[in-house]
Amino acid sequence: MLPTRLEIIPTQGVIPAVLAKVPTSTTLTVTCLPHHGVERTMETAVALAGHGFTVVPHLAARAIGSREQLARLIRSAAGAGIAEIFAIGGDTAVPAGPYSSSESLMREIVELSGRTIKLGVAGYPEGHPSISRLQLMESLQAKAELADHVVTQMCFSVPTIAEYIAGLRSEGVLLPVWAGVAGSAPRTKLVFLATKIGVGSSLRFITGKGALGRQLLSGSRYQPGALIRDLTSLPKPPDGIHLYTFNALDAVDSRP
Ligand SMILES: NC(=O)C1=CN([C@@H]2O[C@H](COP(=O)(O)OP(=O)(O)OC[C@H]3O[C@@H](n4cnc5c(N)ncnc54)[C@H](O)[C@@H]3O)[C@@H](O)[C@H]2O)C=CC1
Ligand SMILES: Nc1nc(=O)c2c([nH]1)NC[C@@H]1CN(c3ccc(C(=O)N[C@@H](CCC(=O)O)C(=O)O)cc3)CN21
Repeated sequence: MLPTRLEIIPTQGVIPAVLAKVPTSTTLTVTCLPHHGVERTMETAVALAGHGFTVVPHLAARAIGSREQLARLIRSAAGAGIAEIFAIGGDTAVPAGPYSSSESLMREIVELSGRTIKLGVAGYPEGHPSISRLQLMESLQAKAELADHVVTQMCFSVPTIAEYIAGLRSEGVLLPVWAGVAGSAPRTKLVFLATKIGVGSSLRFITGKGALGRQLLSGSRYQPGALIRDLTSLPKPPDGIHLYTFNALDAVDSRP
């Protein structure tokens, strides 16, 4: 069985929900959305670390206002025993401060923390709506020396994920890859979110005529079990599963 991490959204009430439903042996990652800001992510991460979870806050480069703010965030993380951060560019249209991409954020984190903090970066098996594949690969190659692993954008296709991992290897990116998988969610919500975050091909995949599309349309709730099983059986499986829970923690099959 592949190691699994759960991504949660720092909404009101998420901490009691996690405490009630998720064992503390689980690694949680806390997303960072433009309308929430980075402070909320870090406060939630610090609180959960205080309850004994291993926590990975996401920091969105474009949402950080200043170097001082970043230094404070890093100090809070270190003070709570947080040893890893997921570095992402972020969906904020205009950068709030000096960091416009995850690479510049990572360079600063390394400078401020002296490489004591592990860093995760995003991977895009189906590309990105506004960044070319070449640019994504070049930026990933530039970040690889600072990163500890790649977490992929959610994807519903096993061959696409397998080809993506093989493609990284052939381009010299040897980092561990965690496959981003949507957790159990109402199909309508997944379609809405996939549109919002720009997972175009995945959206076609889950609404289209393929086997998985039919499977998704056949029930009102998507379940990731079959996808996870098939990823696990690949000749070269991903290093882990990153489950986007959408805070539907009741539906999470909590595995270590
Ligand atoms: N995969 C995930 O979990 C998440 C993805 N995102 C989205 O992914 C974007 C990229 O984030 P990272 O992978 O950290 O990339 P990044 O910040 O490392 O940027 C990759 C490359 O694309 C350029 N770039 C960034 N945003 C662009 C845009 N909107 N239009 C054109 N070029 C752009 C950068 O200058 C860089 O060369 C975010 O800005 C956001 O839209 C946001 C949150 C989570
Ligand atoms: N472009 C992009 N931005 C992201 O923030 C993002 C990605 N891609 N890819 C992977 C994950 C998945 N993400 C998300 C983003 C939003 C919800 C979500 O449920 N949004 C609710 C609002 C939540 C709230 O603010 O209370 C929604 O209804 O949009 C879930 C996962 C974050 N990540």
